[in-house]
Amino acid sequence: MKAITIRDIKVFVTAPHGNNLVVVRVETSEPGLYGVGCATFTWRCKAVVTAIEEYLCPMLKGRSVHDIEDIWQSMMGSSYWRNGPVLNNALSGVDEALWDIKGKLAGMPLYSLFGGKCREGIAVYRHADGNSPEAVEEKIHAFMEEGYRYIRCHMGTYGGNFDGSIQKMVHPENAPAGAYYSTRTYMQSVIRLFERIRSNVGWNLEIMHDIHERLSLADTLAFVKELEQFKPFFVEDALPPEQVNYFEYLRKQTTVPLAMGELFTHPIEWRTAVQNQWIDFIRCHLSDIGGLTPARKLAAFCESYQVRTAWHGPNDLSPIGMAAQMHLDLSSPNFGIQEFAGFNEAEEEVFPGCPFTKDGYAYLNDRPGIGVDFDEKAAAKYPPMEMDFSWLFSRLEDGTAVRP
Ligand SMILES: O=C(O)[C@@H](O)[C@H](O)[C@H](O)CO
Ligand SMILES: [Mg+2]
Repeated sequence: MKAITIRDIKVFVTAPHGNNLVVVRVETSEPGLYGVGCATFTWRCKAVVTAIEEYLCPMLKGRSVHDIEDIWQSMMGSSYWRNGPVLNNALSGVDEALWDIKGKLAGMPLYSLFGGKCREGIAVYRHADGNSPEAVEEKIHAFMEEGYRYIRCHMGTYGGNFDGSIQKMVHPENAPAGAYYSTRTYMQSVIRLFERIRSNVGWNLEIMHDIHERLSLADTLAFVKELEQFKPFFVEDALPPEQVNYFEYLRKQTTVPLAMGELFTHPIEWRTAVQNQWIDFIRCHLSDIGGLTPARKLAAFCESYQVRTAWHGPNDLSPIGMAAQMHLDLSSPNFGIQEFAGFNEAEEEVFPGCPFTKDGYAYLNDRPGIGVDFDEKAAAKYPPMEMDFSWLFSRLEDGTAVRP
């Protein structure tokens, strides 16, 4: 096998869709051969850039591009203290780029290198929210007309934070700014919304909901049990990672399928929940767990417990990261569903080869590697932006901060 080494590693931040996306390009000793990977931790993107430029790049220059596993282990071990979203995202950018290179060398799309297709298309779910049940229903119909059959349904944003005229709250004097919500109003509004969907739209649609770690343990249990009657496809992120053991009680008391994991960054967070079959779907964010190398192992680990994959797919993920996980979707026997937020024209310009959807299924192109490229010149038209953190400052009516 021809010796090919890492010549340089470059990092780019671009915001074609309202989020700072972090892209890594691993350049090799072979003229014209490079790989791209996703390292998007949108809320701390500068820290990820520093970790790659200042630490990973100097350490990896000259290493063989063939040795993905050992490079991953070296990156992980070299900081002694490890895991966490900043370092994992830095690892992911390099790791996915190395897989992209391996696919290009093999002349195969990654799904083929991973064992081949288990299905031709990737069933995706979309997200419908609005400030009134009518508005949500309208969005559901629009998605259904486009052929989507799985829709995550929300009143307002996370925590049911919607139009103040509906949700009346009394805050203490001098209460700080924040994304205030009332747990009771939130739960009631979703239950009413689900009732309406089942009576107006019917049962020929899979619906889901993301609790987004906004409820107390007891409220979570009561809420999930109320949702049972509407037979959701799953309820997502019912508990924060710190409370993962409470899934044992949820599991025992409800038939609602449970999906969990976009905030996971450490294998300990998922191991017990999967081994005990407390959850039905694993939905980690690939770059937050360190890229394709750990995600392949996680998917295989889940397979033996009949836990299916539902990888995290919001807008704060580059099309490179989306395609990377879609190669797993195609080649994992235990694929369940893929979250998909769609791409705008600017993203399609910056990332030639984006996955696309038709009749509710996503498809990848057949190019070798990840199959999505990065156009540096086009990216420069969409420079990094100041991020608005305000929706992350969740507060209860009395001003108490709530951590998602
Ligand atoms: O599952 C989802 O798409 C959401 O939980 C978002 O990813 C989260 O609000 C951060 O972007
Ligand atoms: Mg979520």
